[in-house]
Amino acid sequence: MNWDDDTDTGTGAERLVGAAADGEDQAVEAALRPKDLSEFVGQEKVRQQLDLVLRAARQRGATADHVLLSGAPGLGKTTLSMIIAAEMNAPIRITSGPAIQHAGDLAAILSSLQEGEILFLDEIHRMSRPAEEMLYMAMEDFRVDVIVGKGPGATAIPLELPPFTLVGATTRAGLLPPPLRDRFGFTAHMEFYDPGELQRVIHRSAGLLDVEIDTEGAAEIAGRSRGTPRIANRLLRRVRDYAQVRADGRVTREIAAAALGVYEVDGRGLDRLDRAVLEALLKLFGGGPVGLSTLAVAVGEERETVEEVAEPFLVREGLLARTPRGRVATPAAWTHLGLVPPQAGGPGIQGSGQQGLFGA
Ligand SMILES: Nc1ncnc2c1ncn2[C@@H]1O[C@H](COP(=O)(O)OP(=O)(O)OP(=O)(O)O)[C@@H](O)[C@H]1O
Repeated sequence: MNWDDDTDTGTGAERLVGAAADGEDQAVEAALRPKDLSEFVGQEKVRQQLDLVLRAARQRGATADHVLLSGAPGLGKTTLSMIIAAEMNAPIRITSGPAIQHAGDLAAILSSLQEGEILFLDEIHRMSRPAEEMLYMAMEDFRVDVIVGKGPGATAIPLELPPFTLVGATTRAGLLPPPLRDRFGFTAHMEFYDPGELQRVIHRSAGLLDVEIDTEGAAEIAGRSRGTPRIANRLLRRVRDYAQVRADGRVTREIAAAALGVYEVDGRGLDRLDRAVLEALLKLFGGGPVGLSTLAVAVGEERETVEEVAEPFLVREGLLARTPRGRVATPAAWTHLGLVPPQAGGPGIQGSGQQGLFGA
């Protein structure tokens, strides 16, 4: 599944409900990051499995196996890598696939690692091919061949590396070549969080930010956070501003709903763009099917913006379907916007696609 829904597009990165980190997130996230596994909310399976992997390595006095974390942006991959380092009492080096374009870049990093160090490689699927091939050997044999010179005179100088743990993170596990995937001893797939878990994230962050919030206030924010802790924390900060300026600083359900209403994030976490796409699909095209380009023109956005920024969440929420004949609204989309779907066999452009697919 493509989770890079809003990492590459300008519009996406600026959205209040975008999952990619913006400048403000980066500044405050460090303060909100859980420091150990017991503080890390949700992802029960991943936590249990990782706890076993790390305990066993500690008992053996060895470095932990390489770990691959896959999942959408903002679900806690960077946080988990830091927790792994803390649990192993090891230093951590953080880099990313796009930053390693030449094998030499990787060799420089690997050769300067300390024994037991955690190397966090974010967006590992975006590393260059030669670097990737160097990584295979480094992961398996803790050795790299550094090529010196060019052409027939080039020689490979073997370089021993200290044992280290690679923590790779990717939003696109399917894009990793099998030889790379197979070299990870443990692969964790991070799921979207349920509203109860997000509520716990929000209460925890509110405590750290010194924000007074009641259970219903946290539930209101959680319901609009698209299953993503990063978004939950960002919405909490906007609600805090509103509570401070327009009320007495306490966050209740009413305050949270009013604040997020100002920012056009609706009760299900859809923002202005998501709603514009749905509204066009329902009101102009009777629920579809309609082609992506036509839909994009109707909302005044680029095709890519509709496809990569708005649609992934609408599909995930079961509000929109991509079919060979075009985009189609589901019955839930009509309900969400408070509209009545056209009757079967009724007049107008409404009809066939939606009814054929969903029998509405
Ligand atoms: N399980 C969790 N419990 C509490 N807070 C969490 C949890 N997961 C993530 N967070 C919070 O969400 C924010 C984003 O998390 P993080 O940076 O680890 O996400 P990520 O998956 O690495 O994102 P990206 O793919 O964009 O790098 C952090 O501030 C972190 O504190």
